[in-house]
Amino acid sequence: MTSRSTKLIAAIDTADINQARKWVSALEDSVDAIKLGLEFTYGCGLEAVKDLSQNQRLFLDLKLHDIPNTVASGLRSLLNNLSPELLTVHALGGPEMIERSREAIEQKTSTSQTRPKLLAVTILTSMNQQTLNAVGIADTPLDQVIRLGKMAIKAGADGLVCSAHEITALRDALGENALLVVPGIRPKGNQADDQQRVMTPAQAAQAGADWIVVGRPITKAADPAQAARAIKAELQL
Ligand SMILES: O=C(O)c1cc(=O)[nH]c(=O)n1[C@@H]1O[C@H](COP(=O)(O)O)[C@@H](O)[C@H]1O
Repeated sequence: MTSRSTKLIAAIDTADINQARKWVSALEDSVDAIKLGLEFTYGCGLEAVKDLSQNQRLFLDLKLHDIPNTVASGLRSLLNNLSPELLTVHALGGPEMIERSREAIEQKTSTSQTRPKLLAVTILTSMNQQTLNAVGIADTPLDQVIRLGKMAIKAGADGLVCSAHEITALRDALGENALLVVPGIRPKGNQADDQQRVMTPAQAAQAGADWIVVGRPITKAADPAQAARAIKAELQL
């Protein structure tokens, strides 16, 4: 059991601005932050990201993955207009891509601003041993997450996106300071959908997640705010 308090991020995965507004306003008091990702950003644009996150802590999840120069330039363009609290690049881009991302973020953050935290996505929670094998990786998801996690933190990432299954081993390898942001969360009774490495909110909190990310179990619920409150209650157990 850890004394860390685990916070809840709602993934606002829709390309419909009106639907997104409804969810964000319904969830205002029951989640700690919102995540806007590919679907919302491509569907509604960066101005809508800015607009929707005005009164919310923002995790902007665009999972950048390209050559170091392109990712660093992309981040500089992005941060001209937005100041998310958390943002993502893929760890598989390698150490130089992560170093250059960190430099770009630091360059773009003025002294009065809080610097956005750079998260490296390790192995997607939709992947299991079979999918890893299919992309030519023979290691277990756990070993691969630990390898990528150590590399990413050394290269300048503030934290990682991982599944709850890897939290304990990552804490042993990296200590308490690495920020661990954990999707693949399913409260009991919810279907896994396309997620493979799944745990409940309580299990992720007990393992030591800093943040959990929950999408469909909240947004597809009959009462999203109630579903979010139930998850928050589970985090306190
Ligand atoms: O970076 C992420 O947030 C992410 C990484 C990962 O490995 N797995 C993962 O599911 N996510 C995101 O977390 C959210 C999970 O949504 P649900 O499966 O609906 O709870 C989605 O917005 C995914 O894009």
